[in-house]
This record gives sequence, structure tokens and C-alpha cells, in this order.
Amino acid sequence: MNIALIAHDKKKVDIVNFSVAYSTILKNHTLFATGTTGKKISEATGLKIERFQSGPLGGDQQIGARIATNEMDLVIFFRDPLTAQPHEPDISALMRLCDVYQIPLVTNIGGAEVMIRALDAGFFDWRNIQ
Ligand SMILES: O=C(CO)COP(=O)(O)O
Repeated sequence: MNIALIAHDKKKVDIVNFSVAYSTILKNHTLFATGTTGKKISEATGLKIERFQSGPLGGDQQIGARIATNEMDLVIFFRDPLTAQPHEPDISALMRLCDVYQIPLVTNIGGAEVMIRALDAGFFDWRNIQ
């Protein structure tokens, strides 16, 4: 599966800890991330990650484009709901495209815990038969 990993600044520690905890599952998949998120995860885990631009510089839009071309199977996006983001329209657009294309999206660590276990249990096989 193709998985996008994204986190706002105040959630970077959470996504790094999440990626370390689940690196044995994540390593079996093709990973993508926005710029700074990807750098921090790969430094902490050694996982191979294709990095896009940083979010405020277009990274969310690049991931959105992959969704529009059916090249993303899961989006794990640890959003910061308490800090205004300069690129809020890009964030909304990315989430909108997940809904347009019915791509599983989780926006916090609670959802991500469930989703990654579901992925490992084979619950994403429906993505292969579309
Ligand atoms: O801003 C982001 C998502 O909206 C994340 O971007 P970075 O991973 O480059 O910090």
C-alpha cells in the first residue's frame, strides 16, 4: 500500500513516536511524507520515505495530486487543531480529495493506531481489487 505521513509542527513528536512504534508494519509499505515530517521520521526510524515539499510550500497539494491519480491508499495526518496554519486551504483540499476518492484518512494518533492495525490485519485488501 502507498501511505502518506503528515504532521503539523506540534504533532511531529507524536508521528515520530508512532512511526518508531509501528516501523515493522510501515516498512512493508511504500511511504510518502511532506518534507519536514519525512525527514524526522526517516532520521528516527531509517525507513525509506519519498519526501514531497514541506506542507506550507505545496506538500499537501502534491499528496492531493497522488490521491487524484489513485496512487495513495491511506493518509495519516496528525493535524494541530489549536494552531492556525498559513496553508489551511491546502489542508482542506487534501482532506476533501480523500473524501472525493474515498481514501482512508486519519487525523489523529487515536485513529492511526486503529488504522495501522487494520492495515496489518489485511483489512486494506479491498484497495487492491478496485
Ligand atoms: O504542514 C504540513 C501539513 O499541512 C506538514 O509539512 P512538513 O512535514 O513539511 O512540516
